[in-house]
Amino acid sequence: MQASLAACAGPLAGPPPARRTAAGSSGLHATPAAVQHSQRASQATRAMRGRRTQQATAPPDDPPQLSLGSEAFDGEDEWQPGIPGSAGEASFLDFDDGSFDLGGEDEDGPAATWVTPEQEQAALAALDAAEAAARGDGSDGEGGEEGASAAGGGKRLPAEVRCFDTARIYVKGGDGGRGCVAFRREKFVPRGGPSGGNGGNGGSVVLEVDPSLNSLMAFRRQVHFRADPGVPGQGSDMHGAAGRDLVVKVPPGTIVRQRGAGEDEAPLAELLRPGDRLMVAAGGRGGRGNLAFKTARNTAPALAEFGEKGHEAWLDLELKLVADVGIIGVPNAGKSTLLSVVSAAKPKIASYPFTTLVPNLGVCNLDYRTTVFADVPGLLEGAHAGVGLGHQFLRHCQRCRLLVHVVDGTSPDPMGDYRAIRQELELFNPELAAKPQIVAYNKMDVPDSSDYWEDVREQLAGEGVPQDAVFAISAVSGRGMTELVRAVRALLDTLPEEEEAAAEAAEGEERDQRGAAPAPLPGRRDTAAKIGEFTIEADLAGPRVWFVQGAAIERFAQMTDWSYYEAARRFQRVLVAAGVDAALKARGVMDGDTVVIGDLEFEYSSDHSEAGMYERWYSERRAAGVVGKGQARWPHVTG
Ligand SMILES: Nc1nc2c(ncn2[C@@H]2O[C@H](COP(=O)(O)OP(=O)(O)OP(=O)(O)O)[C@@H](O)[C@H]2O)c(=O)[nH]1
Ligand SMILES: [Mg+2]
Repeated sequence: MQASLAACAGPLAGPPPARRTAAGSSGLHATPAAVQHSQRASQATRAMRGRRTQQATAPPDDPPQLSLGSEAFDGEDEWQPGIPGSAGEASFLDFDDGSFDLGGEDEDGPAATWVTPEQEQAALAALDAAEAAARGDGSDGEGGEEGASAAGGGKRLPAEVRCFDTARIYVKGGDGGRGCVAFRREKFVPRGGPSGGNGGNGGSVVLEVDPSLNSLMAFRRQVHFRADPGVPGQGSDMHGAAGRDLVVKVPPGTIVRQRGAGEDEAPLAELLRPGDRLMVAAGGRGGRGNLAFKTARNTAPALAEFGEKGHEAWLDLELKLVADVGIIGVPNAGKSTLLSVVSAAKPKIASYPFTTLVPNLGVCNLDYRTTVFADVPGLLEGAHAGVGLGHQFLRHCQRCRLLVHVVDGTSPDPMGDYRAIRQELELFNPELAAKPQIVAYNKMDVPDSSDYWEDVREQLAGEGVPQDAVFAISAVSGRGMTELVRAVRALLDTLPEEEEAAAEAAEGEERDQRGAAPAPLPGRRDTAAKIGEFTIEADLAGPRVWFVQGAAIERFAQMTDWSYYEAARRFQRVLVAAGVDAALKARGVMDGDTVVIGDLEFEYSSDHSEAGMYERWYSERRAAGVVGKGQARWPHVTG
């Protein structure tokens, strides 16, 4: 703080502009700096902004970040979804010593060659070390940026995957239109009175669930979303039109967080069902025109307001798919094939591991019931340490009510695979492992696997899997599929409806939106703020600077149009009425001190007489090269 303020010591220490003093009460007056938002103002303001780190005032040139893993994707080390064998040595499953290789060359043989336990331990230890190192780097640098996704594992993920389920976007509501100062001039209508209309409100940015989407990939192309500003008011009592809201479509299951908020912090909202909406950046209110300022005592007001600035925020979006059933299993087990058979989805199917990089959704219609299946990428032993694609994508199964565990019958050790996956589930999230599951022993059309079926069934029973939750299927031929889906449906029917919980959560959210205690949304306009609620901080070490902070007072300062003397005068009066002036005096403010309110900077003066205020305003307008509008209209200014 000291350092940042010291940076503006030079400009602030410059000679104060000429001022008149006269006996009277106190007041702040707007300097040209205030009107033009000079370098000085922005420096001091920025210094202040530095303190208020919680505010969503990130510079708009902030680079957008899309990430899933803990590491930034730098493009050099691009991941290749290579076919092991065909891609030579460059398989992503290879470790440096080449010990971990999922061979796929062998057409008829089993697809996986597992490493010895010692080799595996060594590989895992190396990965752990790499991960720890990566985390250490992250905390040295921009801790907030990295922290949210530090659990991403040591592997570099393909950009496709990383962009699929997290995104960072910038939203900004439209600014309000400015009000107009106009007077009715018409033949035979002497003193027609004020007729300047209000500016229109700015549009808001709204997130809305679109059920046809299933990824956040679109936010790779567009990161910034700005709603339309309000149209300025015009003469002849014409109010400006409001800006249109900008509706940003997100997939069901999107979680909205403040930028940099940790995964364990409560999100701003979860958008689950089609049509769910969340306003994330409110548009600014339109400024009032002079018609609105007409009173019995001042029938010809010559002032109008600027529109309020629209709110802006950076948001982190995270997607957790909403599906009834999650299909899990080792790579190449036939998960995508299963999805393609039970639903109309057409996922990519191929005989190499990690064909699926991004979860697929499919809707299954059987017996007039619909069930949504999600097919996620294959899991490997050690996924928690980043082996294969890691296990971060398992989050998409967290909202599933049931898991279908596909076991590859052609694997050399189906039971070993089964146990490894169970362990990975447990490591990822014990709640996920506790979800009801159905085991589908796949590829029964291959003689090899049908021979082992009885054996596997017994072993599964030994593991405590109930007999009626184990099915032998052949996804390719369709054998056993109907029974499987019926069993899934029957089991789902016995489970409590998760929608109830979701509905309750949504209700609570609505209550927040309406209720007295609004959720701390970055984009929401703080309409409850009172002008008398402010805090004052002082920095008197170098040039004397006072910072007055308060949502309402800052908004008021921003909306004051300094080109009208009446507006400047109104500002002074409000400061006095709100107690800002008295509070500053109590703290020992002196003439010539700088007072910062929001983005504006003022010079303090204890002269509060009408003449003094007008003189100062006029000389500053002249100094700024702007001829004051209506400066000849002040017969009451006696000087
Ligand atoms: N013979 C036989 N082959 C099958 C069966 N089901 C799937 N396959 C084959 O197994 C291979 C892998 O199938 P996928 O559905 O892509 O496997 P996956 O589990 O989605 O694999 P990843 O997406 O890589 O994790 C493909 O070549 C399929 O044709 C089956 O029931 N019988
Ligand atoms: Mg697949």
